[in-house]
Amino acid sequence: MSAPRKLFVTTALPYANGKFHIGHMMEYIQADIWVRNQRMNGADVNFVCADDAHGAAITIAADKAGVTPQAFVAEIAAGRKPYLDGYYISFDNWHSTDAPENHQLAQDIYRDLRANGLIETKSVEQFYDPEKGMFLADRFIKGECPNCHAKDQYGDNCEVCGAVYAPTELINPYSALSGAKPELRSSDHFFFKLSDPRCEAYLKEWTAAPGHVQSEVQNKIREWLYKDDEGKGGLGDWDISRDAPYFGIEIPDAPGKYFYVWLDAPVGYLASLKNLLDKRCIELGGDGISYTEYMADPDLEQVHFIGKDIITFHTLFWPAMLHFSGRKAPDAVYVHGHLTVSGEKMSKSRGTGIDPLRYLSIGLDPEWLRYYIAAKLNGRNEDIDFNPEDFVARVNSDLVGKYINIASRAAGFIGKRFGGKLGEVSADGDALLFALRDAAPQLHSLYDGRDYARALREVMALADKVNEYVDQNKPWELAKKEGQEARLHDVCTVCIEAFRLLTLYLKPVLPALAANVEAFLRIEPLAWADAAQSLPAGHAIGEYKHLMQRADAKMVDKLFDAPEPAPAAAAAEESLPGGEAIAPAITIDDFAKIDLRIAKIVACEKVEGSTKLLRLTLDAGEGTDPQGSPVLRNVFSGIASAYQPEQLVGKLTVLVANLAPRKMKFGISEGMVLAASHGDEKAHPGIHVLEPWPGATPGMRVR
Ligand SMILES: Nc1ncnc2c1ncn2[C@@H]1O[C@H](COP(=O)(O)OP(=O)(O)OP(=O)(O)O)[C@@H](O)[C@H]1O
Ligand SMILES: [Zn+2]
Repeated sequence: MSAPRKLFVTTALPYANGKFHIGHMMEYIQADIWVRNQRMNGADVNFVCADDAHGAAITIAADKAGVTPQAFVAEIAAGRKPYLDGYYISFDNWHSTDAPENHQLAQDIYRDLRANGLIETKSVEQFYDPEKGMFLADRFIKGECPNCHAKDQYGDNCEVCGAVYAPTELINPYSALSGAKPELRSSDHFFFKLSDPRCEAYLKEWTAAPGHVQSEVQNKIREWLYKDDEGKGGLGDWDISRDAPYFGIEIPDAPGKYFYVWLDAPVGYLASLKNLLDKRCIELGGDGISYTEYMADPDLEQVHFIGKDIITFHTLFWPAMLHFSGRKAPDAVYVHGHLTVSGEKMSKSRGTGIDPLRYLSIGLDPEWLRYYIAAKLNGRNEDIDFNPEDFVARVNSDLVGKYINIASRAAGFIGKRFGGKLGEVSADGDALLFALRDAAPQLHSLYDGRDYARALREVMALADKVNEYVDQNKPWELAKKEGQEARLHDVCTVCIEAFRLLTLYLKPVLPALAANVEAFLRIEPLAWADAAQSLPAGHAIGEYKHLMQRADAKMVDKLFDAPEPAPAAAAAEESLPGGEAIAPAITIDDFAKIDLRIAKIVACEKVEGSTKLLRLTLDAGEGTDPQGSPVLRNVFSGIASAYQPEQLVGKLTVLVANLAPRKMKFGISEGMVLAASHGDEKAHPGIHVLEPWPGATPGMRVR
């Protein structure tokens, strides 16, 4: 077995715009198994992650929710723990890319790149939303695909034909935020000069070095990195800046310019590590190791687990950023494919996929999922599928049928007949145990190579051998025969020792179960070195309690009967008008109860302390008060994300005039103005206030 290693391990930072789905759990489970395997071999591991907090998408989501981006991200972050604890993910630290360490590190890295001549400014023409007063990220520009002419495609690629283009190539582009026609404006952007020959040479070397990336990933990288026969292609410079307003990290010496979120996101790995080491230094006083010292250790290996969608950032931009700023580059970037559910791609907006917390609340065992996922992961960049029937069959046949069964068949006799003590093992049992022990180095290295599928196949093959031994020796028959006491003790001892070894081999995948087995066997936490010894004769084990339930298909079914939205409604969502079903029928009399009036917006202002609301002052033609001033209404409306106050002043709109006044935090709202929006605001942003055709005047009733 290899010497203990010193490892800094990360998973990709999840974007803090939503909760975890089961795909995230797959990545954490993959990395966690790897880390546990190393720890069981004596490795010194720091395993960290963080929320990826910055960028336009979070700003917009926060805006919609009516909170600051910081508050939005904090709420998402506060919800992470039940997932991580629930699936036994053994992170040492969870941090945020908006933390001070990350601001500092990102700015330092930038300064070092600049000093190394790798930062350049170029003027860039980009779409600007004149209504929102901001430059638009590609995903906030929509229009007709220049290739296949599909409507409503995003600014970077077409979901219909797959074409990739610049947003400026879209036909009839519009802002997805306000619907406005975007204008091309130019602005200075900062670029990381990846086209510099130094970068090209370094990345060719880094990506080709053994162990850095998987071979199938290397092939992908070649497409981006190498020029074609005509000298075209190759790496272009990378635009790393965004103009204010932007939720991110300020670029040093460039007021109003921020790092593009993908510049500071991977720096978050370092920030989370630094935060962890700093905290330890405080706890340990003088005995802690500083971040700088830790990173300077030539034996340290830096390992990133990521999904296939973020390869470029991690195998090109990130190593180059680190290397050319005089820092340590990653030693390995391990890419996994995506998890699908019953063959379907998961999507937050469509509500497919499995909610990991729901899985737990139904009472499904998190270690079933760990095992099932592990049994499908082979270390290559390939997608894997969660199939409910397969899941139940796999868990029941392997874990319960093959593995747990071994203990349940032997433990009772040890307890009842031999005072809980193990006995001597004879030659045939020894031979079996020898074969089991012999597998340890290979299993450790299969886990190290992330071929968990193969590791678990090997473990189950060993379990099969043990079960054959049990079936040949039939302890339940031995127990009934006169004079077979010693043989019964021997056979049951072999079973318990085999079970101990199998538990050790499954421990990276099943840590909680292993802890229960350790308590049952009354042994210290199992590590790889424990494969070499066996429990001595006379060792007393504890009482056997049921270790694992069988998976029940009916329980698993519950994962899929989503109460809201109903499955049929979810599937039909695409065809629903404006994203929601028409409400139940009402009579004309019901409608007549609602008094809608034309109102003029005479004043409009932002509401301090709210990013969501605008304060409207409306004239609904209600005459004058005794002092002779017009009767006006104060209405708060949640349209601040869509309009600047000055756009609304002087316009006519429709007011619900007989709505009971409502006391709000900022004052009393005396009515409501009408506006249109899609049922799924996340997927279809935009709020559109109603405006009557010319000729309508304040006070007119709408019917
Ligand atoms: N279905 C999936 N299976 C496995 N890993 C996934 C899946 N979806 C995302 N990931 C991985 O999760 C990590 C964090 O990604 P992120 O939080 O951006 O998730 P996302 O679902 O892709 O988010 P978004 O849809 O908002 O872009 C990445 O490594 C990504 O590859
Ligand atoms: Zn297209």
